Amino acid sequence: MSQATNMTHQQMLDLIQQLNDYSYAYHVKDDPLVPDAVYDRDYRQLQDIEAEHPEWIQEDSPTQRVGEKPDSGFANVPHTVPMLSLDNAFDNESLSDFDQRIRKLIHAEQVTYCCEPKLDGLAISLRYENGRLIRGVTRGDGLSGEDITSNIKTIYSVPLKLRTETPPAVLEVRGEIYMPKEGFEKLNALAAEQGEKTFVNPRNAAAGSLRQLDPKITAKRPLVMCAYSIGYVEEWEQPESHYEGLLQLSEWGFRTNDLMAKAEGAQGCIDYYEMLNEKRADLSYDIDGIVYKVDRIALQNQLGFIARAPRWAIARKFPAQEEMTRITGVDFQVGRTGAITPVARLEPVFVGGVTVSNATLHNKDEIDRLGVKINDYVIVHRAGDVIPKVVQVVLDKRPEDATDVVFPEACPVCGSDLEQVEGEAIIRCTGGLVCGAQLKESLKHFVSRKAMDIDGLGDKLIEQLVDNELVKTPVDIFTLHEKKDALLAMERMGQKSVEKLLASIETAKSTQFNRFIYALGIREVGEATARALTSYFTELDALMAADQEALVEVEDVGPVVAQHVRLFFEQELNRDTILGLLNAGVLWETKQSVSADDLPLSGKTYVVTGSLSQFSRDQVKDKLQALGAKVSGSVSAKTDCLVAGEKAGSKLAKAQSLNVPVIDETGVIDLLTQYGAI
Ligand SMILES: NC(=O)c1ccc[n+]([C@@H]2O[C@H](COP(=O)([O-])OP(=O)(O)OC[C@H]3O[C@@H](n4cnc5c(N)ncnc54)[C@H](O)[C@@H]3O)[C@@H](O)[C@H]2O)c1
Ligand SMILES: [Zn+2]
Repeated sequence: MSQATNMTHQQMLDLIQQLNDYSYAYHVKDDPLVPDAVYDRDYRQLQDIEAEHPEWIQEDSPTQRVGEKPDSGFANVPHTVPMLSLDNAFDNESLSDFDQRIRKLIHAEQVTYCCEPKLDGLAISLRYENGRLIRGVTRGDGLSGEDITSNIKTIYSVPLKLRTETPPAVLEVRGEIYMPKEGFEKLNALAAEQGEKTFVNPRNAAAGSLRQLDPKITAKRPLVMCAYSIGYVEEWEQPESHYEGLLQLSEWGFRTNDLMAKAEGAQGCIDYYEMLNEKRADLSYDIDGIVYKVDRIALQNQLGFIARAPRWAIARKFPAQEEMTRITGVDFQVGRTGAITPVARLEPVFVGGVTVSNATLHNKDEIDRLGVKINDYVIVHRAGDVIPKVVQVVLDKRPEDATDVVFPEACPVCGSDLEQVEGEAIIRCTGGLVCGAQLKESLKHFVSRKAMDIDGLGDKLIEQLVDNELVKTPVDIFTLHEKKDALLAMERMGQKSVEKLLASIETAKSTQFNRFIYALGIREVGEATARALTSYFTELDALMAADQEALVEVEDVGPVVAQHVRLFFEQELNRDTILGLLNAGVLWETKQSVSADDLPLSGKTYVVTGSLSQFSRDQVKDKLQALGAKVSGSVSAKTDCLVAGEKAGSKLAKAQSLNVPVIDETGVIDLLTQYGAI
């Protein structure tokens, strides 16, 4: 592995210092400074220079030991058999080298290996005497570790007693304690919610949880223990192969990994790697590689150990899912619904198998929580096909020219004001009607059946019109008749379909006030709220001028919806567009402003369900409302009457159970006729 490193002695000493600092933060503080990939690279560099200059090897070099001595409040316990580290292979070539080395040493043509996923947690040794768990110890520095028995006992997959009548006198089981991905996400979500520090990855979360001085906290953490070898046994005949040893552990009640398998030679190992690499993203737990072990115990004993690792095993690492890089800037993207997402621009970095140059920062709260600044070094995480995200700032490496991330005050696409609802993390553009980023979505809504109801103007056509720049705002729809040639030039648009489209646009100009308000796509203003607003403010001017106080007077309009409405009408561009629509000929009949209390159905709440044959449900709702009724979407004890058409389902059942009067289509037509609404 060695290559010319051109490193001076002093540079090597600095590298050792650096690695020891990383190692201390990782092993003792459970709070790594840099991603493993960075540590591993520096570590290999040190190995290279030590190979070049064996006379320079220091006693405190990380290559000379396993981990760090713990510094916490747990008692220190020596291991009966040292808990070693593993040599690493980062490609097929070094794996083949490993296999060749083994074959040469034991003079064999082919070797059988036991392949196991390398679980990304932390190593533990469990001691059983006469079948009972008496102690659980962390790996520590390999020679001794921390006694964390009371914490271990809170983990359900750790047997407190072996499932056998004839246990070995003494058994030391080695395994990994890890946190499955789902539990990790939940734990982090909770921590973020409470404004606490989150864990960078499941490994850290597991380490932090396990070394809690209060076992009650450990008990609340979703930890799993998986056994991967027999470390030491007394008065028991060892099985002949490692694989059989795992089966024995499983029989005694330990969890073992169900993906472990035997493989023949280097090729078998490589095939297993390909198989597991495919599965990696879908596993419910993190793995950072594969451990290959010579399967026959007799051969293991013959091969023995070197420095800090067994000669008969090797860890083949997967490409790192976490890497360190620098943030060069932050872009603010506007989504289809107006949500503003900060995206970090990165110095390109190879992570999770691809080169990444952007990573999401989610929202403003996340920026604050991470405390990230431009020019900072950050840890980027990418697993499977998931969008890369920034998970941590490497504060230790913060440069002097780091500058704060400034969230924009206006939408970067359309310039409208931004809005953040209290209690929500998302910040949104309020220019729904005019914002280029939201244009396609808002147009689709604008023309939909319950809004402006423009027949023949489907989603596909909207996309085409926007892509061809024929429509840039909703107003442009009503001037399409001036662009007939351009329409005809579009794909799948013949003379006939263009004529038809223009006709239905013309028809749609005559609309209703509530449909118009609904069509504007104001946040959280659905059909029912649009109706409520327009029957309260019967004039557009009045609605546009209404302040918060006036708006909350409207039935079912709370402070949040009122804020959305007010902010929407405050935007100059939105106001211009509304004016443009009116100038283009959009109109509706203004209803006589009568005091709502004077109408025949005032104070009554109706629900309409099922299918009607003579009128659409919307038409019936309109007419009921015109008579002063409130139309609600769901049946409750407060409902005065349910209009049930054919095939009415759960609403009918509910009305019957609550003794709410029910009328059918004929009944509602009679009612509407009686009050002159038909
Ligand atoms: N980010 C940092 O700053 C930093 C600092 C120090 C160390 N590290 C990381 O720590 C690791 C170094 O630790 P190491 O030297 O113990 O090597 P290792 O973690 O790569 O391999 C040994 C460990 O593998 C685990 N393991 C999982 N499944 C296993 C199985 N089936 N059989 C046997 N062991 C299994 C055990 O916990 C064992 O102790 C590296 O991944 C390194 O990147 C990171
Ligand atoms: Zn915008």
